[in-house]
Amino acid sequence: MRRISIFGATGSVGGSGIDLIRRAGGADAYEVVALTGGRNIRRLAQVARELRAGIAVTAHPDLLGDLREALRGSDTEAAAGPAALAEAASRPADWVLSAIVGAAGLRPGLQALAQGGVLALANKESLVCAGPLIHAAAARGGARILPVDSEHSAIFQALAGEDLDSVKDVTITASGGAFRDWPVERLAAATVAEASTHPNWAMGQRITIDSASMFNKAMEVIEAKEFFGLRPDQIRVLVHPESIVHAMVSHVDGGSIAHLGAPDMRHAIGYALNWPDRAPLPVPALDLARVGSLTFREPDERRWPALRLAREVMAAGGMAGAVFNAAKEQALDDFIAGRIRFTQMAPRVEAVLAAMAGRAGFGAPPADLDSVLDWDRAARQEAAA
Ligand SMILES: NC(=O)C1=CN([C@@H]2O[C@H](COP(=O)(O)OP(=O)(O)OC[C@H]3O[C@@H](n4cnc5c(N)ncnc54)[C@H](OP(=O)(O)O)[C@@H]3O)[C@@H](O)[C@H]2O)C=CC1
Ligand SMILES: CC(=O)[C@@H](O)[C@H](O)COP(=O)(O)O
Ligand SMILES: [Mn+2]
Repeated sequence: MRRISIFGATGSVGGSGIDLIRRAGGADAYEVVALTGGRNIRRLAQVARELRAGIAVTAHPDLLGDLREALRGSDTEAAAGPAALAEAASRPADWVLSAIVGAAGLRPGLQALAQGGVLALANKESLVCAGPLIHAAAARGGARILPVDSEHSAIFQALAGEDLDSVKDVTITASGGAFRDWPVERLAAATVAEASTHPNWAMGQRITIDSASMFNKAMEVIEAKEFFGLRPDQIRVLVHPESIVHAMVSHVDGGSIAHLGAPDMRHAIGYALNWPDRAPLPVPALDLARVGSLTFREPDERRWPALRLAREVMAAGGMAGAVFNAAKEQALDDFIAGRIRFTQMAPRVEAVLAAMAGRAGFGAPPADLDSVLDWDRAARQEAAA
C-alpha cells in the first residue's frame, strides 16, 4: 500500500489533499503515516481518526494534551512541537504533501526529502528561503520534488518532454488579488477583512492577503527560478483576472505552451499524487465558451512594489530569499494585527533587506538549515523593530 503523509493537513491545501485521498479510498487505499496541523486540534484529530494515521502532530506543545484527549481510543499516536514535526517527517513515506504555511515548513520538508520518495511541494517558502538546500537534500535522499503551487505545476506540465535549453521565457499569471481594480490612493485604508477575500481562489488567509499585495507572486517568481533553474530575466508576470491560464512556456522557435484549468487546487495536488500518470479528478471541467474571454495586462509596480523586490532578491542571491520571506511574514503578522497599514508592508520588507544586506554572509549561499533559520530570526527581529 502506498504510504503518504500530509504536513499542514488542517489547512486549505492540506484539506484539498485529504479530499483527494478520501475519494481514492482513504485508509483502505493508502497507509497514512503522519498528519500534522497547528491550532486546529479538532480537525486534526478528526482526519487522523478517519484516515487511521500512524501519528498526528500539532506544531504547538501547549496543545499536546488537547490532541491526546481528542485522539483517545484511536490507534493514532499524538505528538507536538517542531522536533515532533521533524520526527514525523523522518518516517518513511512514498508521497509527502508539504502544505505548512511559512518558513515553518522548511525543516519538515528537508527531513522528508532525506527519506526519498516524492515531496509534493506547496510550501513555496522552502524554495524561496533555501532553494539550494532543498535541491541538495533531494539529490542526497534520492527524492523527487513535484510542484503543487498552481503556476509551477502548470510550468512543469507545459515542460513535459521539452528541453529546458529551448525555453525562451516563462510567464506566470497573477489574478491581481482583492485590490486589482482599486485606485492606488485607496490602498492605504485597505482592511484585513478586505484583503482576505480572493476573487477566484479559496485559500488560507495568509496567501490570500499575499495575493492582494502581490507578495505571493513575488515569492512565486523566486520559486520558479529556484525550482526550474531559470534566469530571472526568463520569468515574466502577467495580470490575468480570470485565473484560467496558470502559466505559459515560450520557446525559442516562437511557440508557446500554456496550461489552463479551473481555479481548483485539487488539479495541481492530484497531478502530483498521480504523477507520472493522470487520473480523473473532481475538478470542474473548463468550459471556454462560458468563460468567454481571457484578458491579460502588465502588472503596475507602483501598485505592487513586491514584484520589484523579487527582482532585487534574485539579483542579490545568498540569504536574500530567507530575509525577504521572514520580513514579509513579520510584516504580514503586523498588518493582520493592525500594527501597520496594507501599504506599509512592502516598504517594511524593503527596509529590512537594505538593513541586512551589509551583514557578513548575506551574499553567500545557505550553508545549512541552522544558518537559514538564524537569518530568518534576525530578519523578523529587524522587521518588528
Ligand atoms: N491555499 C492554496 O490554494 C495555496 C497555497 N499554497 C501554499 O501552500 C502552503 C499552505 O497554504 P494554505 O493551505 O493556504 O495555508 P493554511 O493557513 O490554510 O494552512 C496552513 C497549515 O499549516 C499549519 N501551520 C500553521 N502554522 C504552522 C507552524 N508554525 N508549524 C506547523 N504548521 C503550521 C496550519 O495549522 P492550523 O490551521 O491547524 O493552525 C495548517 O495546517 C503555503 O505555503 C501557501 O503559500 C500554494 C498554492 C496555493
Ligand atoms: C492557487 C495558487 O497557486 C495561488 O498561489 C494563486 O496563484 C493565488 O492567486 P494570485 O494569482 O492572486 O496570487
Ligand atoms: Mn500560486
